[in-house]
Amino acid sequence: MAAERKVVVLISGSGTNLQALIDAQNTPTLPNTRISLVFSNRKAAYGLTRAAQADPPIPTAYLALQPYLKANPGKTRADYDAEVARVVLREDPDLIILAGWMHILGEGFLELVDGIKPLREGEAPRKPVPVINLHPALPGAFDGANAIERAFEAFQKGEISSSGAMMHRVVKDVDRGEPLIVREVPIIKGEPIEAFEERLHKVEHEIIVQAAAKVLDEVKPLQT
Ligand SMILES: Nc1nc2c(c(=O)[nH]1)N[C@@H](CN(C=O)c1ccc(C(=O)N[C@@H](CCC(=O)O)C(=O)O)cc1)CN2
Ligand SMILES: NCC(=O)N[C@@H]1O[C@H](COP(=O)([O-])[O-])[C@@H](O)[C@H]1O
Repeated sequence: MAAERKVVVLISGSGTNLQALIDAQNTPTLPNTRISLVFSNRKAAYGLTRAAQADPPIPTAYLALQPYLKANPGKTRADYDAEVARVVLREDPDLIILAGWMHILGEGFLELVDGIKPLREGEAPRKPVPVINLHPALPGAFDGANAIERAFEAFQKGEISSSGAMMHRVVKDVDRGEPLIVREVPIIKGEPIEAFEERLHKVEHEIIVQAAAKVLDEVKPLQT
């Protein structure tokens, strides 16, 4: 029996991309794969409900930056990022997916997840855990937040003829990691942004599963 592949998903919102991953678990598109934790930095994120309502239910965790800093005077954003990494790494995941996770992760997170920094003194060296992110734009086009709205506005100004979505590896520089899957999504003259968004989200739900399968097959291929 092939070893199960474990995934941790980080969210901040509605979780429709998380839902696509939940639905794909142990299907031909994402075989022998289980989401072992959904982590949110927003208490009201509906994605937490999606995880709780999954069958079987998926454990969840919540930790937001500002409440963390208030509860831990003297701690920094880097300490918060390290705490997020510790909670995530406790799952011993094969893959970490940012699915609408709206917090820029600094070295505090990346050094632990990459295995550069030990979780505890004397720890044996750990292999890096791949981190991938869903971004609703084409490589190098609209890095950062609000990419959908910015792309739509650029189209209205005649600056672009289409946009798209991508899955990419996560590095320190936001949205600058190696693209894994890139899909162009046309914008139709005169359409409302909602119509464009609907087409784009459909593509997102496909590429997030495809990218998860691609990276999991790199790190923990299914034994034939
Ligand atoms: N080190 C990295 N961290 C993150 C990446 C990345 O590529 N490298 N991707 C982002 C996801 N993202 C775009 O795809 C993105 C999300 C949020 C922001 C942002 O400006 N966040 C602000 C807070 C905004 C808010 O709380 O609403 C911030 O973190 O201060 C930019 C890009 C996820 N992380
Ligand atoms: N820069 C990151 C970013 O903008 N991510 C975007 O957040 C949404 C999450 O939707 P969901 O919560 O329904 O999955 C998605 O559209 C995703 O591209």
